[in-house]
Amino acid sequence: MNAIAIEARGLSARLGDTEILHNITLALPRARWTCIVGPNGAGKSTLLKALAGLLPHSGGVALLGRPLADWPSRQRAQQLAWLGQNESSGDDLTVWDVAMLGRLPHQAWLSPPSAADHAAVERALRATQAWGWRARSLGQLSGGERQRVLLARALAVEAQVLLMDEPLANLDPPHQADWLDLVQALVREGKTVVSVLHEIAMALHADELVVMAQGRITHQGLCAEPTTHRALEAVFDHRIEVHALQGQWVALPRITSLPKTHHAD
Ligand SMILES: Nc1ncnc2c1ncn2[C@@H]1O[C@H](COP(=O)(O)OP(=O)(O)OP(=O)(O)O)[C@@H](O)[C@H]1O
Repeated sequence: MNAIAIEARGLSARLGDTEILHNITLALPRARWTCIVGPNGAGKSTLLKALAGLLPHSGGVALLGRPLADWPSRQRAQQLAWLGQNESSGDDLTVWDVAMLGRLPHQAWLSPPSAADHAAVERALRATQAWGWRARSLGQLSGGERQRVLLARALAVEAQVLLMDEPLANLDPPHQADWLDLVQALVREGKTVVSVLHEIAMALHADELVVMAQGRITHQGLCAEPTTHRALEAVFDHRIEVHALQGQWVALPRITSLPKTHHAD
């Protein structure tokens, strides 16, 4: 089995007249969670879209050892699930129907959903605790509730590789922790997760970090490695510091003039 889920070689991509990604080469390991981090405008979302084949690019991208362009589109959609940033999805659709959209790559043209499709949608809605809303329309949900339904849609695909752009947007801390548990369970099942995250402390729970700045990768490494922590601090202009706390890594903002009353001691 190929140990690499997604590989990019000499990947460049433009938005309008501007080249945003410059000659990126990287290999994302299979059955691992990799997090892409970096400052605003670094090109993280653009990279994720290019890896998903959603953006024209030069250079090569391979999914599970096979060039993206060589995949029949339906098979590719079965293997690669996508959760985008600020996605619009029909507000009039019910939560159930939105999650069922994730099953489209598995359904024959115009044929009704199978028992397997129903089971996958139920599993996904239960996993994101959205099952109780299945009869409500998407437009009636709050931002965080909506995000959990869109996550369920991505999970319902039951793909080998999941790409998620800011999946924690609008989620409260308990649901962020649930998302973490969910991703770790997916990885234990052998699935590959690649996410763009702004929440650095959450990102440090991943297996590997890809650190980006100005359309390039400045570092790729294990989350537990000191070199990864230093790369992270550097890319954010040393305005954060990574520390170990109770068996986790945390990223604290570096504030030079902390008022005395705010000191924990
Ligand atoms: N249509 C466009 N034409 C030209 N440049 C664009 C276009 N859309 C986005 N950009 C620029 O591309 C760069 C990369 O954007 P991208 O969304 O990939 O960054 P990001 O790292 O995901 O940022 P953020 O953390 O703010 O979400 C940014 O500098 C952005 O201004």
